[in-house]
Order: sequence, then C-alpha cells, then structure tokens
Amino acid sequence: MTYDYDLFVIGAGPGGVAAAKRSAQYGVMVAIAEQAQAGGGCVNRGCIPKKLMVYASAFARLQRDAIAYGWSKSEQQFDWQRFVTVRDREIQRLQQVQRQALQTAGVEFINERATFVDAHTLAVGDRKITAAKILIAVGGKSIKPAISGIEHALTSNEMFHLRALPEQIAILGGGYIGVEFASILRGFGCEVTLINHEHCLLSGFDADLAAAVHRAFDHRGIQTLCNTTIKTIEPVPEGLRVTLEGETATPLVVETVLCATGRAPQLDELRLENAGVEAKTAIAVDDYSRTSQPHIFAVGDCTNRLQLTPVAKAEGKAFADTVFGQQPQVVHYDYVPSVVCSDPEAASVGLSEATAHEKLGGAIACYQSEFQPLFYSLTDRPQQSLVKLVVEANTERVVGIHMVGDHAGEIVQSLGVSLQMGITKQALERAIGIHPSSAEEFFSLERSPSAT
Ligand SMILES: Cc1cc2nc3c(=O)[nH]c(=O)nc-3n(C[C@H](O)[C@H](O)[C@H](O)COP(=O)(O)OP(=O)(O)OC[C@H]3O[C@@H](n4cnc5c(N)ncnc54)[C@H](O)[C@@H]3O)c2cc1C
Ligand SMILES: NC(=O)c1ccc[n+]([C@@H]2O[C@H](COP(=O)([O-])OP(=O)(O)OC[C@H]3O[C@@H](n4cnc5c(N)ncnc54)[C@H](O)[C@@H]3O)[C@@H](O)[C@H]2O)c1
Repeated sequence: MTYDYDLFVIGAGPGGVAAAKRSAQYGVMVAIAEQAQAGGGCVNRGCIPKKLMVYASAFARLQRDAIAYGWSKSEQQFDWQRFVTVRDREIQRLQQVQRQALQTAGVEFINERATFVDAHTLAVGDRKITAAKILIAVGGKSIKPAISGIEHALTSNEMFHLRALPEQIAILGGGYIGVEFASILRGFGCEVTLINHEHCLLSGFDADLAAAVHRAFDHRGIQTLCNTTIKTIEPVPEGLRVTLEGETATPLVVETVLCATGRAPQLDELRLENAGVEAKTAIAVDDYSRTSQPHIFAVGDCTNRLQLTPVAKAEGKAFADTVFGQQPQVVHYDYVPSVVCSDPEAASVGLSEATAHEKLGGAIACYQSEFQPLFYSLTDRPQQSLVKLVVEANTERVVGIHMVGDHAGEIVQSLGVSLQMGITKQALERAIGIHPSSAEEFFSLERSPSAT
C-alpha cells in the first residue's frame, strides 16, 4: 500500500512542529495541518503573549523603584492598544519563523483543519490525504465549571484581545493561569479578586512557595479568597454581579470575570472514532506516545501528561527519534522545571516537601531561607525571596528545588540539571557562587526548623 506521506502531523503547536522537523531530518516525507496559525497555543494564545504582558505590566513598579534609586519622577501612561499592536506584530513574526523553519526542514505546511476519515485517511480542507503514520498534536482548550452564568466569564484566550483593561476583575482558579493573570492585571492597576476552591493558591507546588506568593499578593493588594468558588454570574447595569459560596460569601460586582479552572484536550472535531483511536478525556498513549492504533501517535496537551511547551517539544522529538530514527526515546517527567510568571516569580523542579514525604516515607530534610534581595534594599517594597531545598535525609540527595523571587525560573532551570544528575546537599555546599546574587543562597542553606 502506498500513501501520500510517510507522516502526517495534525496541529502546528510546539509538539507538532518539533516532531515534524525532526522526522523530516530522518529523510521521511512529512506534511503538517494547522487549522489556525503556526506556533499553536504557545505562540498565539499562551506562553509568548502572556510573557509579553508580564513584561509590560512590570514597568509600573519598576518606575517606582527607579525613583527610590534617585531617578526623577516622570508622568507616563500605559496605552493598552499600542501594546496590543506591537505584541501582535511580534506574534505574526513568530508565526512566520515557525512556517519558515518547517519549510527549511522540508515539511509541507497545509493551513487547514484535519479530521479522520479512517485509520490512514484524513480529510484536510476539501482534500483526502493518506499517510503511513499519523501524529496527533492538537493541544488543549480551557474548561469551565457548570456555574450559572459562566458564559459571561472569559477564558485566557479572550484576555489577549480585550478592547480595554478592566477596572475590576474576578478570577476563578488559583493555578498557573489564575495567578499569572492576577499578577499581570494588578501590575496594570486593576482591582483583582482571585477566587480558588482549594485551601491555597498553586496547590500542586511546594506549600512554602505557594504561601510566599500568597503573602506577596496580599502586599500587592490582590484579594485572594481560598476555599471559595463562584455560585452565579449575572449581568447588572454596573457590570457582572458574582455571588460566592464557601469560606467567603460576600458578592462582588466587577467589570470582567476570567475563568482559569484548567485545560483539557481539544478532541471534539477530530473524529477519532473513525480511526479507532481510544480516548476518554485525553488520548491514551504508551511511553512512546503510541495510541491504541499502532501507527497513530499523540504528543503534547492532547494527552494526559504535563501541559507545558518544553514537554510537548520533548515528546515530539522523542516520537521522531523512536519511530524514524531507530533510537527509542522515553520522556522522563520527574525533573521537568516549571515557572509561574507572577510578581514575584515562583519556580520549582523535583519534589515538593509534601510529595517527598509521601514518596520517600518521611525520611527527608528541608533547607530554606527567606531574605530581602539587595535590589529591594533601596526600594519601599517589602519584597522577600524564598529558596528551598528538599533533600533525602540518608543519602543527602537533593530531590526538590524551589524558589520565589526575581529570575526564579532562570535560576531553577539551571539548578534542575544538577538535580537530574543526582547532586547532593554536600556537593551544593562546596559550590562557589556569584556574589552578590540570589542564587548563591542555594549553596549555604541551613536546615529549616520545620524539617523532619
Ligand atoms: C495562557 C497560557 C499560558 C501558558 N504559558 C505557558 C508558559 O509560560 N510556559 C509553558 O511551558 N507552557 C505554557 N502554557 C502551556 C503551553 O501553551 C502548552 O502546553 C503548549 O502550547 C502545548 O503544545 P501542543 O503542541 O501540545 O499544543 P498547542 O500549542 O495547543 O497546538 C495545537 C495546535 O493544533 C491545532 N489544531 C487543533 N485541532 C486541529 C485540527 N483538527 N486540524 C489542524 N490543526 C488543529 C491548533 O489550532 C493549535 O495550533 C500556557 C498555556 C496557556 C493557555
Ligand atoms: N507558566 C506556565 O508554565 C504555564 C502558564 C499557564 C498555563 N500553563 C499550563 O496550562 C495548564 C492550565 O492552567 P490553569 O491555570 O487553567 O489550570 P491549573 O490546573 O493550573 O489550575 C486550575 C485551578 O482552578 C481551581 N479550580 C478548579 N475548579 C474550580 C472551581 N469550580 N472553583 C474555584 N476554583 C477552581 C483549581 O483549584 C486550580 O487551582 C496548567 O496546568 C499548565 O500546565 C502553564
């Protein structure tokens, strides 16, 4: 049987693009379908526009810091529409970079939606295309809880296309997206209420890290309501009336509600049943990203693994190496660093203290320090940084690294390599740091009183 392509990839986000390029390097004929813009959620509705908003919103506080350092006060206004114009120009440039990279690699880019006709055939626009192997990399979509009036709440997608910044916003969900948008919007001067049904923000992270972000949000005037959720949302002349249930019940009236309660695979229009690919909420895959059909694979947010760009890319490359490079590769998820791009930034790699307790039977020690970085000594901001190590007590092996503070993401991802290589607390103590810096604190940490 001959096919039109050796590999057909559905979705040109980070997972699909990485897989398509690497597969083409192995000399196979590859095409990729994208129903929207090259770059996927990451470039168009996620990491990139979000991080540009983080940068934009930081200038207000940096201006105040500059005055503390002796700069003159100057009147400056933020122009949201001007920012949107320059941001979107950069996103269009990145879309082009993605398309160019595919073309250079010899991958055919087809700007159409693909749906399964049968296990080897796809309907792509008005064409029928066959492929020996198919990779599904269709990403995810926001999910909203069943709350009366939830249709009035925006998701992160719409936050990038607001006509103007809201004066007040209620954000439902205290995970990555809720915390990041709370921080960004507060930076722009909005009144922010962050509502989370769990007892703390960032519940998957180390409890000390989550508490440090919560404290910093209190100082920044972000109102955080934990053990609380939204009961109803109803339009009123002043905006949206939000009733609450749980620990806090006082209703709010806000201009905008953002729903940030998690994301799920985007499988609705793929017609997976036509190809016999098993999926419940996510596409089921084995360690090599193979679905229930031996010639169909899936990577990235449409599977039930970590929803992060570097993970989708790693899965895409591992798929290509395994299937076309004859070098079977399994992606390991234990040491994936991650960052919450809030102010202050929070980053982690490895185990939290609570997870280390569960996994290692309680035989752990924790080392941590909270300190004021030098930069803030001249400013009026009570900004504290936190650094924390979780260590296996009998071997001294470091199993978790956590930080809250400026550049936490950059610092933690570098230290994450040593964690993966099995570094011990003693070896870290022998390391010579850079002074003055925040990262040097990791090399001289005292055992924390809470350690077991
Ligand atoms: C607001 C926000 C901020 C984020 N910030 C970060 C961050 O800072 N760092 C980080 O690591 N991760 C971040 N993420 C997560 C990251 O964006 C995702 O993990 C990553 O984009 C997943 O890549 P993917 O290739 O699996 O899917 P996606 O990037 O979602 O790409 C899938 C592509 O498939 C296309 N597609 C879907 N169905 C079809 C079809 N039938 N035919 C053709 N094309 C189709 C879609 O249009 C899309 O372009 C963020 C996510 C959000 C929502
Ligand atoms: N910086 C980054 O790397 C980054 C940034 C954004 C998103 N992402 C990825 O996107 C994924 C989705 O992000 P997210 O923030 O939507 O999901 P999340 O899983 O991180 O957080 C969802 C939050 O919503 C809360 N919640 C759920 N239902 C609720 C309800 N009915 N009432 C109140 N609270 C409720 C949960 O307790 C949780 O705190 C993340 O898991 C992450 O993998 C990563």
